[in-house]
Amino acid sequence: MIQSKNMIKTIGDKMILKGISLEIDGGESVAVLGPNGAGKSTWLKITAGLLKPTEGELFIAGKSFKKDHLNLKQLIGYLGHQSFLYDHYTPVENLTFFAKLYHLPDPGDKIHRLLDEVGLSFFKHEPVRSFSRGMIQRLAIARAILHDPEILLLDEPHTGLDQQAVQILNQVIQRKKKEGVTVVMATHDFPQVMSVCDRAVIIKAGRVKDDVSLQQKTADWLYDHYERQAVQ
Ligand SMILES: Nc1ncnc2c1ncn2[C@@H]1O[C@H](COP(=O)(O)OP(=O)(O)OP(=O)(O)O)[C@@H](O)[C@H]1O
Repeated sequence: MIQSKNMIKTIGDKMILKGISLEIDGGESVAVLGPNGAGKSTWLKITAGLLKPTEGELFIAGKSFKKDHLNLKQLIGYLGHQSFLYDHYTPVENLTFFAKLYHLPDPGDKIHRLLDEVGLSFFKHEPVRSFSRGMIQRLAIARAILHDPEILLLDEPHTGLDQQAVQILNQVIQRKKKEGVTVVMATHDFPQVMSVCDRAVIIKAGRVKDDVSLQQKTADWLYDHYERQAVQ
């Protein structure tokens, strides 16, 4: 589903990604781990089509992203550090705006269903500027899945969320996994990795350091393994 071939990103004289090669199959759920500054967000942004690589190639569903990026972007839902929401708009207005961008016909019912799922029905006509971080993130996940993407790219989605928001976010992610959506999540949160992902890729200094299955593994095992990689 995702093939990242020798992805290199240079900004100024800094080489942020030094050749990331990764293949992620349809329906996999993969954690991208690594220390601050390792290049996780940069790789996710390139995969979401928000940044161009300096070198390397990206294939989504077997097609070259460079050649077909407008169509392939429709297959991707991205939840990053910025919510991309308009704070003077209400949740309904925000989602209606994004539905138009995705050319969704008659999105009304879907918007109300999604707002219900993320627990924002009561606030759906309130401007987003009055929302807490948790409420914004819940609306941002609804925005990211509005067009039923086949790939969900999540950049530290749990950071700064209260328990209720974490639970709602995880319910949405689990539903998407059951529907066969490919989930890729950059995070520092090991318990969340264990509840969401079946594979972990460790990135260090712009390179893939390790790639492990999480089947039959515990959070303690992952933590020990990660610490061993960090000192090598
Ligand atoms: N636009 C930019 N200009 C210059 N340097 C940048 C830019 N974007 C990222 N970097 C640098 O690239 C490196 C990788 O950043 P990135 O955000 O991808 O790391 P990360 O692994 O996601 O880190 P974190 O866990 O802290 O989010 C960092 O050293 C960062 O300062």
